[in-house]
Amino acid sequence: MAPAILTQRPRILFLDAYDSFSNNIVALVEQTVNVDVIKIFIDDANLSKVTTSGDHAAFTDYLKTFDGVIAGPGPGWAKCDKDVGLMRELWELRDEQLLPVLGICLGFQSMCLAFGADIQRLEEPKHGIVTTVLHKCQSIFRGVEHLLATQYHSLHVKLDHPIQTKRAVRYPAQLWESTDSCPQLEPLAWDFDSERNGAVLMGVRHVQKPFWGVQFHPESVCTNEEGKRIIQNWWADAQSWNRKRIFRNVPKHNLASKTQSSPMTVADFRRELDLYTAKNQSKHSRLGFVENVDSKTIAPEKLASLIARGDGQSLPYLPPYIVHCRTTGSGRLTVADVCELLEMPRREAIVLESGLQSNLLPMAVGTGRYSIIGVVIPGETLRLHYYAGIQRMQLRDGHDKVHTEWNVADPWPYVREVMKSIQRPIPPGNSTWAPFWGGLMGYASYEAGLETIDVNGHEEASYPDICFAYITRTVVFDHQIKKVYVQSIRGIHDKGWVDGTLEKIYEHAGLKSRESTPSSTGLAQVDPFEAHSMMHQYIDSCQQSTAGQNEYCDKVRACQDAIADGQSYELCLTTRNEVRARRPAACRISHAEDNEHSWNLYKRLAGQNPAPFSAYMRMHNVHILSSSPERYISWDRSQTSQCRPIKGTVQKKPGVTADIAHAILSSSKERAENLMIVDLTRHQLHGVYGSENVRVSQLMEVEEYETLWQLVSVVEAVPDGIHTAKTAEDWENPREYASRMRVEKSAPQLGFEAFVKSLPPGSMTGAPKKRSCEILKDVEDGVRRGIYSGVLGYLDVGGGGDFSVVIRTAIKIDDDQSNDKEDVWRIGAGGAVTSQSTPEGEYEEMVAKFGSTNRAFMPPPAAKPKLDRRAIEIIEPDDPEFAELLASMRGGEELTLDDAQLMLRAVEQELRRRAAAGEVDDVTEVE
Ligand SMILES: C=C(O[C@@H]1C=C(C(=O)O)C=C[C@H]1O)C(=O)O
Ligand SMILES: NC(=O)CC[C@H](N)C(=O)O
Repeated sequence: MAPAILTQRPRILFLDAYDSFSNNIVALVEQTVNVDVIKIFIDDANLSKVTTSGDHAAFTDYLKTFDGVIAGPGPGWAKCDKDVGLMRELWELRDEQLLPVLGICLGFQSMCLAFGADIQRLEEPKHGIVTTVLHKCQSIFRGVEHLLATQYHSLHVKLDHPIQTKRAVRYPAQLWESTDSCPQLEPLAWDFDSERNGAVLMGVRHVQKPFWGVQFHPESVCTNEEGKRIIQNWWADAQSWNRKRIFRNVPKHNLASKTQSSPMTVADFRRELDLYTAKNQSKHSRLGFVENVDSKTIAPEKLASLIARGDGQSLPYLPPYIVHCRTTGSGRLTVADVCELLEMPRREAIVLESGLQSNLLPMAVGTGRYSIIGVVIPGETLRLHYYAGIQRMQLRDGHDKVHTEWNVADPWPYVREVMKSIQRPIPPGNSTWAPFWGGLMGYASYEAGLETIDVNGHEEASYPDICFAYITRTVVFDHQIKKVYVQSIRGIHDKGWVDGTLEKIYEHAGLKSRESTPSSTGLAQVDPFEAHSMMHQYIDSCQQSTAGQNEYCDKVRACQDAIADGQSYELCLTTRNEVRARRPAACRISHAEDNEHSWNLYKRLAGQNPAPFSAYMRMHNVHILSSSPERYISWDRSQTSQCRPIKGTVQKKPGVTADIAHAILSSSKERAENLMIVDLTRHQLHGVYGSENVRVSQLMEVEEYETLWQLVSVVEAVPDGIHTAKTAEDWENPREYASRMRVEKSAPQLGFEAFVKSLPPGSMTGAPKKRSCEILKDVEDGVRRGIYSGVLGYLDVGGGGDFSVVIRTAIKIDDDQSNDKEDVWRIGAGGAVTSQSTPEGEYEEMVAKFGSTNRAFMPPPAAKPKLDRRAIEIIEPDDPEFAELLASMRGGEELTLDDAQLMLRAVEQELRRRAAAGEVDDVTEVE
């Protein structure tokens, strides 16, 4: 507990222009100087009110409660009132109202504009680029040494300085002289990094007023330590100005609702601010209701109770008990084996799978250790749906029938309340370290995410935008120690199921271990005998359609135009590709067949493109086959969070060696792309975990996947006082925080808050997030991204959670199928566009990402096809060419794809002939 503070700490107001780095600045300031920072948006409804005489009285009154202001960065132009909002008022304060201001980037540009400068486009925008800043060693730069600072700007300040107009000065000291057009602005720093941009102004101070500003971003993770010194200097100068001022007639610190005797902590202010924001957002009330709710509206608590305790009729009574769990070795059993053993493929199912190497070991430490099978119990498993746009929420019973539906402005308070009511802070009676005991499993779409940042107006979708199932029975694989947990949160009452399932798994594992060669998934090597199957014909019928190159390149250019105009720093452009296939007759008549077919497609995908966040989900009208490499966010039961944003992609192709891939991914283009998302992710975690508790534990490391190399960073957030993971292994290792004490003491639901507040995933939007999403909506012609670009995973009753970013994923929606003879699989793909991108390069990258998923819809690659020995034995080929091939195959030699196909056709014919002649019962007998 912090000791009581007798006097209140100084307060700094942060004006947030809807940037995605704001909380990093707040964190930097709170870490560097002894102040509390209070953040408001530049268009705060109450403070933006203007009196009849044109005064911003509410704002100027509010300012009196502060000791300084930071005008932050943001998208757009200082010339545009909407982009800077209240910032503009700062520069017009009367002398007696003045207070010290630091402008950063947009805030700096706004200040310079107010005092005579012009704002213009840079020739070459700089986003996520680290440059050396030349400075005067004076004012806020005093004592600053070699300053390396991250730039995020497309626009810059023109003072009409000789170095800007003539690209030269007469003598060095002239660099620091004011110009005729801006006599009050004294240059403090310049950047000469780019030949094309010439000298770019990086810092100024106002010669009379307490205003300072910098163009670069002192808070970026890649700005060196000197960034801190600038903040210290500014605050020292601000305080000394405050001390000298003679006016200042209004007592400050009257904002808080707390009594003076209890000091306010940072957390208090955050809460205060949250309440304040909630009050001001008329549409989003605390409970999330819209004004015209329908009569069936229910409170979050009521929903939570229905889910946990049922209704005595169609909803079962299922309060979570202590987790009941038994374990056994997994041996060579695969996740697919267990799913099939539990007869899941023909029904609804949710499986989160860590792709494995061929030796069945995890592909990656830190992300690939566990796989989770959520058992959907027919007739019983409850589901929660939310439809964005129409903002409708539904509780569905085990038969997928709507039990209750109601309108909400914000679905997340409901999910939060449900998790609260089913939460079991008490660890299981018999030890299970599995990261998931039971709880909600499912997804949230991109559009559901957009609503959390007030980007609205989506067309209604035929599938739920949020879909969670309440999972009470699970099988969890720990691939590292080859162990399976069979768990039920229905406690000892469910002993029968746990015992029975364990028994089945145990027996099957025994069987499997007596079989031969291990293989990481059921179909890692595609069985050529698919040739006879429904699958073969299906794959043969697949027709791929991707965005046209010209059209896509035009969209890349549109993104780059928006970036050049200062509206965004980076935009993750995506497009919707499709695979159409003839729907097998069996799937038309039987849902079970159709489900199983999706499952088989998933096995192909998981086998061909193993990924740490593979997932199969078959719920309601949704079929999801995912091979995502990217973690959105996970948090353990002590609420330590981890995000693993990916940005930077190199396709594997002939001539691109690992060295070349590393070289490309070390280029400034790829690193800039990644850096922006790292800073964005830090911002989001800072907003929930507070200033002291976020760190980047891995900055831009290259990870190798089946078809691509990716640049991956890791950002972690830790609640106060919890020990942190130090290595990747550490992250997924069972630690002492599963103990009763630890769990009960930890901050409740911090991870969940970070999960909701970081939607939609920043790596799918770009930065600044809100403006970028608005631009992307336009550029992507308002087409819904849907589940692609959303997140998929679980919320655990023990308090943890883990979600992937839904990419490299094929999605089929039953009701969307144009006719019942055709399946339409949508495979979204895209990539981050920056000012350094080339349209053709971006197109190639999109196609490569699409290709990694599309492999599941393509005939098997030419790699070493093998024939089932039984098949070879029943064939007596009379075709000499075939005989020769067969002989060569028996000798163990490799076959080309053409050879193999030729052979397979011959085998197929032979089998047909035999079936027709009654020599075998049925073609499938030998499959
Ligand atoms: C947009 C996609 O991927 C995203 C974009 C990436 C990039 O720009 O390098 C990398 C991973 C994802 O965050 C996709 O796979 O469709
Ligand atoms: N980071 C910022 O504040 C950017 C400011 C402005 N939109 C620019 O691009 O120059």
